[in-house]
Amino acid sequence: MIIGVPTEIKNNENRIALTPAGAAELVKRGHVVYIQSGGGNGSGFKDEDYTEAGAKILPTIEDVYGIAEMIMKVKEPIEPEYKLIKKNQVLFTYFHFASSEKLTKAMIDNGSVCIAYETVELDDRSLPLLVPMSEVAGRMSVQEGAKFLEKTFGGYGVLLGGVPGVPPAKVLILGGGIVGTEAAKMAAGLGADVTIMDINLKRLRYLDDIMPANVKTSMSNDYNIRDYVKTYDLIIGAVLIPGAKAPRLITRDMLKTMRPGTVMVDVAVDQGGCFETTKATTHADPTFNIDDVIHYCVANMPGAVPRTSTIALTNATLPYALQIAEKGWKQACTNSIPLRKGLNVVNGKVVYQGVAEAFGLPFEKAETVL
Ligand SMILES: NC(=O)C1=CN([C@@H]2O[C@H](COP(=O)(O)OP(=O)(O)OC[C@H]3O[C@@H](n4cnc5c(N)ncnc54)[C@H](O)[C@@H]3O)[C@@H](O)[C@H]2O)C=CC1
Ligand SMILES: CC(=O)C(=O)O
Ligand SMILES: [Mg+2]
Repeated sequence: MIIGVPTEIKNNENRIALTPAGAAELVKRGHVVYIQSGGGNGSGFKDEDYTEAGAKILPTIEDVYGIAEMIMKVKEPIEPEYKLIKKNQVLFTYFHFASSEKLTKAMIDNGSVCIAYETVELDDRSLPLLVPMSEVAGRMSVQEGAKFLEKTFGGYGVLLGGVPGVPPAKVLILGGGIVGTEAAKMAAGLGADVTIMDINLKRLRYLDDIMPANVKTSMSNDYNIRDYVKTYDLIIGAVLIPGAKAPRLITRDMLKTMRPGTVMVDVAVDQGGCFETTKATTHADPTFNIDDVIHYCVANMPGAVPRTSTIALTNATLPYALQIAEKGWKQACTNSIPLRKGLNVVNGKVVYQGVAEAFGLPFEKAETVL
């Protein structure tokens, strides 16, 4: 198969979809890999690293989209890329369709085959291609939150761990999945007083077993959230209903009950966000302020640590890319249930229920397009 890897053009997105090691593996199996010149620079990979691995370099994004049967990307295509995508071209990347009707309609109109990293799902319901970036974003959410709690950034002016004689800051984490767990580990390691909320009692039991003593668990419901937000310094949104729009757990009226300088990091922003006041921001201008509550809502947090993230992402995506390259998307998705669950929009049809529901579009089972 001919695989194309363009340079990411989203704001401050320095990841690339494939490391030289990943390219080498695809080439070794007989595939042709084209990398857009300079695409790896942000992650510390030079064009020569790719050519030494057997990949070929193309000068422009148009060249890459023009030649590839499968495009491997990191972030969803953004508007300048829409016109470059061809009918039947396989796009293997994060899409987060439920948060963008415009993107969904554009991919319906162009007849491409959209396999979304974030909905590839194993039998145990885990999301193997979301996990590595959730690990990164979860860990980052605490370092970003800690920074914006500093007074010069508009925060309340508390140190997460406190010091002897001064109590630590309080960190509330909504959702105890991958992002929430990694955030809790980081915040707890810094000495904060941490609470994780989830609706899954079995998950809360597990977290209670493995977490250190400065992490408590609590049931997620409107009553508890309303009560807790009044006294917490850092609130991290980390919920997910796979493929669907995130539930709005913190409503606008709750902001007035918070302390001025409270920081809220909505990691779930890529699925529309779990705070009513969330609007996607970029690394160039990551925060905004409503009712003296600082909102950090960057939809591509791992893009800020591209070296770590690019390697972590390729580690997870490569086995699936190899299946698609070797068998073609139809056979690969016929053979593999996890990969079939990644199908979201195929040849003009929405084949993922959460996406169809988000925009009231007709839904067809993925099996009908295989
Ligand atoms: N902004 C960014 O750069 C990034 C964002 N993400 C996003 O972070 C979000 C979380 O991802 P993961 O941790 O991997 O998901 P996950 O599936 O591992 O965990 C989600 C958790 O949310 C819980 N949950 C669902 N509804 C809830 C509610 N009403 N209250 C409390 N908990 C609830 C679930 O029970 C589950 O434990 C996703 O939207 C994901 O796309 C992930 C990576 C990067
Ligand atoms: C998961 C995601 O949206 C990201 O890594 O940017
Ligand atoms: Mg207030």
